[in-house]
Amino acid sequence: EQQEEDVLRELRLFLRNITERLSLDRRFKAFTKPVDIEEVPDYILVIKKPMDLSTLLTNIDESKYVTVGKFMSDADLIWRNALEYNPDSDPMDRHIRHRAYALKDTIRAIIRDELDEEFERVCEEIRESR
Ligand SMILES: CC(=O)c1csc(NC(=O)C2C[NH2+]C2)n1
Repeated sequence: EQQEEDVLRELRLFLRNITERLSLDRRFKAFTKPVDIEEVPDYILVIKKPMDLSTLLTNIDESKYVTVGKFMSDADLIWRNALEYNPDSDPMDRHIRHRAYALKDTIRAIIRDELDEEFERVCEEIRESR
């Protein structure tokens, strides 16, 4: 009912705010757009489910996330994919892995500091009721 739509609207605002802040952080430039298949043709051979910050934003706008947990699963794909695609010891791989770990830690710190656990519980109730 209307109260549920109010909660889901507040969730979208919360998730959009986080995603936009991450997109503005220069450390995460490589994660802002889908990897270009022309430039990196082997990427989708290695990475089964590509994800990036602009796709997260589109998913939010399309009401794909009813809980913060579902958003976190896709957000975690961004840095997990980067670790998987860049495993080597060469400096470029190490560089992008450091940024992947920085993204992981930044997402978790924001959620820990800014997500009200009661709000997430209400979102879980809505998910279970659907
Ligand atoms: C988004 C992402 O994970 C990404 C974009 S380019 C890249 N890696 C390289 O360009 C080479 C360094 N060793 C492969 N990783």
